[in-house]
Amino acid sequence: MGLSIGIVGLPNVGKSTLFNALTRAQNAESANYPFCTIEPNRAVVPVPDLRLYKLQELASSQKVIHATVDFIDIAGLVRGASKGEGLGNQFLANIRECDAILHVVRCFENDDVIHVDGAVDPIRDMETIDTELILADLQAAERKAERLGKQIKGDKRLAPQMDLLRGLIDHLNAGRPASEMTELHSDPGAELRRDLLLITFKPVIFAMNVDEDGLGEDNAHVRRVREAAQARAAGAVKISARMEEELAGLSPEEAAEFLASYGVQESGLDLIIRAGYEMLGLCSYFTAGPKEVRAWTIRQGWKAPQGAGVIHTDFERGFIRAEVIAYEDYVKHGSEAKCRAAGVLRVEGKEYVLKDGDVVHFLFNA
Ligand SMILES: Nc1ncnc2c1ncn2[C@@H]1O[C@H](COP(=O)(O)OP(=O)(O)OP(=O)(O)O)[C@@H](O)[C@H]1O
Ligand SMILES: [Mg+2]
Repeated sequence: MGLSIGIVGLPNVGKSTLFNALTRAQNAESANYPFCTIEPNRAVVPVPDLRLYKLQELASSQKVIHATVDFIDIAGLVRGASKGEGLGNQFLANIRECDAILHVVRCFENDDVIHVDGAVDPIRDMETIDTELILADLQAAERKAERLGKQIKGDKRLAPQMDLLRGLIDHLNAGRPASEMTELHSDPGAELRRDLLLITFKPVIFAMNVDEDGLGEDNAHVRRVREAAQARAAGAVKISARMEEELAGLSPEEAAEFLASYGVQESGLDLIIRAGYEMLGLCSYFTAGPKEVRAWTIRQGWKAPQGAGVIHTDFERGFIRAEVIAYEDYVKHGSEAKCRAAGVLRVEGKEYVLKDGDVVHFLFNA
C-alpha cells in the first residue's frame, strides 16, 4: 500500500510551486524506485529513510528502493467550485481516492503575487476551501440518497443506511466536515465512507507556505493557522514552496548546507511526508538482500501475514512464518548471518505484529 496525498488550496497560493518541487524530487530519484510512469498531475516521491542506505551497505545490495508517496495536484479551487465555478470542481474527483489532503495556505506577503480575494488571510482562505470541500461531499451524499431512495422500496433493510445518510446530509448542510460526525466513525458508517469517499473525512495537513524570511520565527499568519489546525486535530507544516523548488535540484549534501543557512534542519517535503505517515498511522518494514534493500509501507498494528501481502498477495495467502531482525540489531551485528548466530533473528508466526524498522524475510507456500 502506498500513501497518496491530494493537494488543495486557493489559486495562486503555491500549490504548483510545491508540486514542481515534488516532481523534481521524483525525477532525482527516478532510477531508484519502480513506478516511474509519471502523469502530469501526479508525482511519486520517495520517502526519505537513511536506514535504507545503512542496510544497503551491510547487505552489499545493488540498489535501494524507497517507499513512495503519491502527490496529486489539482487546479486551484475558488468560491463556487462545487457548483462548477473555475476548474477545480472537475478535479475534485481526482482527490477522492487519496488517503489524506494537503491544504496549501498562503502565509507570505508579496504584492507581486495576486491574491484572488484581495489580501492575505489564511483563515478566511481555509474556510473558503473547507466550504467547497463540504459542498462537494454534500453533492455526493445527495446523489447517493437519490439512488438509495429507489433501492429502499425493494429492500427495507437499507433503512438504517438511509438514516445515517440523512444525518450526514444535515451535518454537511450545517457546514461541518464529515470527520466531525461521530456516527460515521462507527462500524455501520464504514460502508458509507467507502462508498462516498468523503473528502472531508480525510485527515488534513496544512502546508503553511511562507517566503524565505518566514522560515525562522513564525509570522502572524503562521501562528493563526497553527492554532486553527490544532483546534481541529489537523497537521500543520511550515514550508517555503519556492525554496523547496530550489532544494529539489541540489545534491543531499548541498541541500543540507542550504537548509542550514536558513537555520532549518529538514526540508519541507520531508516534514510533509512524515506528517502524513504520522496522521495515517503508517510505518515501514524492510527487506534486504544482495539484489535490493527495500522499504514497504504498512499500517501500525498489522500482523505479519497482512504485511507480507503488501509484497504479494501470495505471500499473505500462503504465509508460513517470518524471520525478523530489528533494524538496530541488524546494524549492531552487521549481517543476517551474524544476527542468526547471536540469536537475535526471531522466527515469528501469524500473530506477530510487525514493527517499524523490522528487517523481514517471509516464508510462504506458493
Ligand atoms: N513561498 C513562496 N514565497 C514567495 N512566492 C511564492 C512562494 N510560493 C509560491 N510563490 C509564488 O506565488 C505564485 C503562485 O504560485 P503557484 O503557481 O504555485 O500557485 P498555485 O497555487 O499552483 O495556483 P493555481 O491554483 O492558479 O494553479 C508564483 O509566482 C510563485 O512563484
Ligand atoms: Mg497550480
